[in-house]
Amino acid sequence: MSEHLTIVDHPLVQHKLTLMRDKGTSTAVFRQLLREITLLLAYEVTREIPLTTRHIETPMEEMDAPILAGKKMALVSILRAGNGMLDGVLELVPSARVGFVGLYRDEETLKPVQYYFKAPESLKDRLVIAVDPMLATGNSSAAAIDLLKEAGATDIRFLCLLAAPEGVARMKEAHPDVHIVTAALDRELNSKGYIMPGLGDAGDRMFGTK
Ligand SMILES: O=P(O)(O)OC[C@H]1O[C@H](OP(=O)(O)OP(=O)(O)O)[C@H](O)[C@@H]1O
Ligand SMILES: O=c1cc[nH]c(=O)[nH]1
Ligand SMILES: [Mg+2]
Repeated sequence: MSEHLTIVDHPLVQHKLTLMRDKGTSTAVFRQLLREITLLLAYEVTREIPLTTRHIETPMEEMDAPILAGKKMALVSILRAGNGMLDGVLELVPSARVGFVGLYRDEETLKPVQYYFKAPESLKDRLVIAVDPMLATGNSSAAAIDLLKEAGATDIRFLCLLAAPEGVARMKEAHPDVHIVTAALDRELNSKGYIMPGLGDAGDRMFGTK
C-alpha cells in the first residue's frame, strides 16, 4: 500500500455509518453496525497482502492455487472501543492472532494513559492490524503504534471508523509507514478533542456507559 490514507466510500459503509452517527441509534444496533462496517473495512485493509501458492488437487485436476503467505496476521485492539471492531475482522480472518493495548485518553490533557499491553509473539514476522474506531488527536493511536513497534512490529496498518484531519496529520508525522483505512474523514476536532460531526464517544455508545 503506497498512500497514507484510504477512505472506504462503499455505499453500504456510508449508509451504516450514518445510522451509527444518529444519536437515536441504540447501543445494541450501534454495536451490530460497527461489526458489519468493520467486516467491509477489513476487506479493504487486507488488500495487497502477500500470497504464495499451494499445490492442491481439485476434483478435476491438480493446480498451484493462491494462499496467504507468511505467519498468521496479528490483530490488535486499542481498548476499549477497539473491541467493537475485533469480531468484524475475525469473521474475515478467523486465524488472526489477537493482542490488546489498553489506553484511555485523559479528558483534560488529551494524552493517552496506558494500562495494559499484551501482543502475540513474533510480531516482527506478522502483518499487524491495529483497530480503534476513533482517530481524533491521534495521540492514542500513535502511542499504541509506538508500543507495537517496541514489541517488534514492522508492518503495521491502522483501521478506524472515523478520522479527523488532525489525527491523520499526527499519525503521518509519527508513523509515516503506517497506512490508515477509515470509513470517513470528518471536518475537525472541537475544543474538547471530539470529532465533528463525529458520533460522540464510541466506547460509551458501544457499551452504554454514559
Ligand atoms: O485520537 P485520540 O484523541 O487519542 O482519541 C481517540 C481515542 O479516544 C477513544 O478512546 P477513549 O480514551 O475514550 O477510551 P475508551 O475506548 O476506553 O472509551 C477512542 O476509542 C480512541 O482510543
Ligand atoms: O469524537 C471522539 C473523539 C475521541 N474518542 C471518541 O470516542 N470520540
Ligand atoms: Mg471512550
